[in-house]
Amino acid sequence: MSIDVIGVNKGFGSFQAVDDVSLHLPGGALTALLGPSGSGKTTLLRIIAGLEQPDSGQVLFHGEDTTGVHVRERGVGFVFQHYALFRHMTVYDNVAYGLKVKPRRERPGKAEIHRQVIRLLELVQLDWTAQRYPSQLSGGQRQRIALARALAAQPKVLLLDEPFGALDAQVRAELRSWLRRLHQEIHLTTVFVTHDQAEALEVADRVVVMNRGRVEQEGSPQTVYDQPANAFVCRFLGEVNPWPEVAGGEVAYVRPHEIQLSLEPQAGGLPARVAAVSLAGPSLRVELHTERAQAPLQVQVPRSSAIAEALRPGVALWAQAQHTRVYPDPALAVSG
Ligand SMILES: Nc1ncnc2c1ncn2[C@@H]1O[C@H](COP(=O)(O)OP(=O)(O)OP(=O)(O)O)[C@@H](O)[C@H]1O
Repeated sequence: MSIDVIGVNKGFGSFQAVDDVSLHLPGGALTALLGPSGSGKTTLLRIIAGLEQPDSGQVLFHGEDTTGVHVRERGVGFVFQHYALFRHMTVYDNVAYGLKVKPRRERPGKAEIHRQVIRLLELVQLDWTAQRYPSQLSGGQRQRIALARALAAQPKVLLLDEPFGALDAQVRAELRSWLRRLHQEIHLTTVFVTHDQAEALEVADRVVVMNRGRVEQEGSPQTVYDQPANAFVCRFLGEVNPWPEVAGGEVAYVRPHEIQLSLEPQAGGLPARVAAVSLAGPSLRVELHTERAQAPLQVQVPRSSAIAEALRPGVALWAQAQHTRVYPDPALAVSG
């Protein structure tokens, strides 16, 4: 089911939390709403869900206006960051709850409920936890059960608000690839709120980058990462170095892996000195001091590269940007 957001506005007092947002979310896609804290992601998600009314604008599900359609009738499933499972119910009963609360005429019989609960638990790969209580599960397992419970009601749209936000880095990483695989299996239209760019890029088919209530850019993960539309998106999607060689009124950025180092002078290279070297998995992170850049340059060099051996604090070298992205300086931009 596709979702269209058309000219949606939402203010809280004089604060504009969502500012004239229009979006087309294709049916069956997994879309990430990505942005810093306070950029309006959750408010937009709640408007799509029907938990919040926009001041103006419309939300269409499959081309039909949902204004006035109650949350319960919209067919949305939710998972929140702290989605409390019922603590006094087993995992099995938690998932079955999603089926038992359906109106009587839609409610499946007992045998069918059993079949569906088992199927859902298999889908989230936790069928072996059926008789446990939530307190006997890890945080990541609880979120997968929360997802199974949301799916039990057979929603047409799944809305996830920072579902892995409270988990540690390794569990988050596992759940990301798990969610990706799950989505490939069920192809349910899914909207996923996150402030973690790596998470959005890895999990989503489409990324919507938000800032101050507005959409800065939307597109495939590759598009927003490789072709950021503006300085905000460029800085938000991964680490960048401001690069000093630009005209007034413009800013240029270079990603740490897009800087080439050489012990010989290079045309267009910045003379620099190594300040620090540290290990980052298969790469070295090199901090360089240059006269022309204000902040130290952060450079990422594969450990296998020829120059890696020579990189020690104090070594003089040349840094060359292989790819700069140049934008109008946002500090000079006229807002509005
Ligand atoms: N019910 C409310 N009353 C007043 N202000 C609100 C309300 N809900 C949200 N806001 C404000 O609207 C802005 C956007 O909030 P929102 O939760 O949508 O942002 P977000 O991008 O999801 O941020 P976070 O990642 O921190 O949750 C924030 O400044 C927030 O304080």
